[in-house]
Amino acid sequence: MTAEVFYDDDADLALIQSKKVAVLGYGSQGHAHALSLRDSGIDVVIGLPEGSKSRAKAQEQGLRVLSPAEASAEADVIMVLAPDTAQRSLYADAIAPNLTAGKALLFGHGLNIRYGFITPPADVDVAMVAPKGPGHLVRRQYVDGKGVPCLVAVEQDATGTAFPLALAYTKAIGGTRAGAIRTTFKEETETDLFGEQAVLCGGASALVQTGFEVLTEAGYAPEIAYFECLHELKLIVDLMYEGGIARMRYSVSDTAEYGDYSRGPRVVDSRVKDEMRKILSEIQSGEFAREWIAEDDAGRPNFTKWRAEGAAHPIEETGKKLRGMMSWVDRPITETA
Ligand SMILES: NC(=O)C1=CN([C@@H]2O[C@H](COP(=O)(O)OP(=O)(O)OC[C@H]3O[C@@H](n4cnc5c(N)ncnc54)[C@H](OP(=O)(O)O)[C@@H]3O)[C@@H](O)[C@H]2O)C=CC1
Ligand SMILES: CC[C@](O)(C(C)=O)C(=O)O
Ligand SMILES: [Mg+2]
Ligand SMILES: [Mg+2]
Repeated sequence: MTAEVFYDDDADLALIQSKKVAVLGYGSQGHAHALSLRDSGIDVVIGLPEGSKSRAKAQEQGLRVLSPAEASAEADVIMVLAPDTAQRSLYADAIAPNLTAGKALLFGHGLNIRYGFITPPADVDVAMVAPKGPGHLVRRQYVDGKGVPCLVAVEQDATGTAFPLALAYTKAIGGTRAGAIRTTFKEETETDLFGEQAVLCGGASALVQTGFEVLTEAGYAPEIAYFECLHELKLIVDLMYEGGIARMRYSVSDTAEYGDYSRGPRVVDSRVKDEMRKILSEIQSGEFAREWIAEDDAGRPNFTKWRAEGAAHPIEETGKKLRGMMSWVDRPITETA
């Protein structure tokens, strides 16, 4: 089935400009949505708990900050951009008591709706605007006059205008400059989790670290291993981004292209593909979501250990030293792009 893709001319900004929007959370996605909504002429208020360290950042950016409950009470449109693991209790404590008929409840990712951790009442719109990129780049692209593609979905259309409203929101954060694809909460949630686990984050990090380990354990210089397995990956992926795998293969040497065809499938072989299928089935059954919520409820013991191990991997120390010599590479991640 061909996807329906919407661009700027398909979206009516006035639909969201006439609403008050509460953005709950001011992290990677929250700051990007809030600042770009404001710059698109929308009345936006931020909802953050007392004591949240994000409060100062939002206020420094000139945004009005209230508690999540106060912001939800004021708003017509409530965008939930707190961590996925915090959304259940945020919804129960702050949003639900203020979710009156006709309001719109929006998400940046479908996990809590897809797996039933949140069940909104039937008289509100429930929709999603999910950028297909990290929040800091969502903001940077908006500021640069570009945009990150977004997935847009409607779970519940109480007003009959949920989709055009979500599309207007997407336009306000730059998404329809690049393309907004209509989907469902189920499809977004399952493909997003699969992508980040098997390819974009899990797969790519493991590939880079393992390549670095093989070269350094064989006695090659860590600096050379870093450039080969991490730094140059961006340059190769840039070519894929611009013109697909075919353009990358056009630009590399025939020697590299032959190595690609003959060796790549030995690295990502049928065992890896079977494991990817297993990962997908854990996502589809809800096993992954239940595991992650339980890990968070238990205080994140594995997450904390794995984060520390990742930060201590030798590739990080080598990279820090080398990036220090390339002022144009270590572009800081900021709230202003
Ligand atoms: N990161 C990304 O680029 C992407 C994220 N998404 C989705 O966007 C959503 C937000 O993720 P992300 O931006 O990564 O989150 P972050 O972890 O970057 O930021 C979370 C923000 O929520 C605040 N927060 C924490 N608890 C609460 C609460 N109870 N009520 C209100 N605010 C709270 C945090 O404040 P404090 O400073 O106090 O911690 C912080 O400002 C998730 O659904 C995620 O799946 C979708 C696409 C990409
Ligand atoms: C790839 C990770 C992501 O899904 C994203 C930036 O799109 C996320 O959840 O952060
Ligand atoms: Mg994603
Ligand atoms: Mg994700």
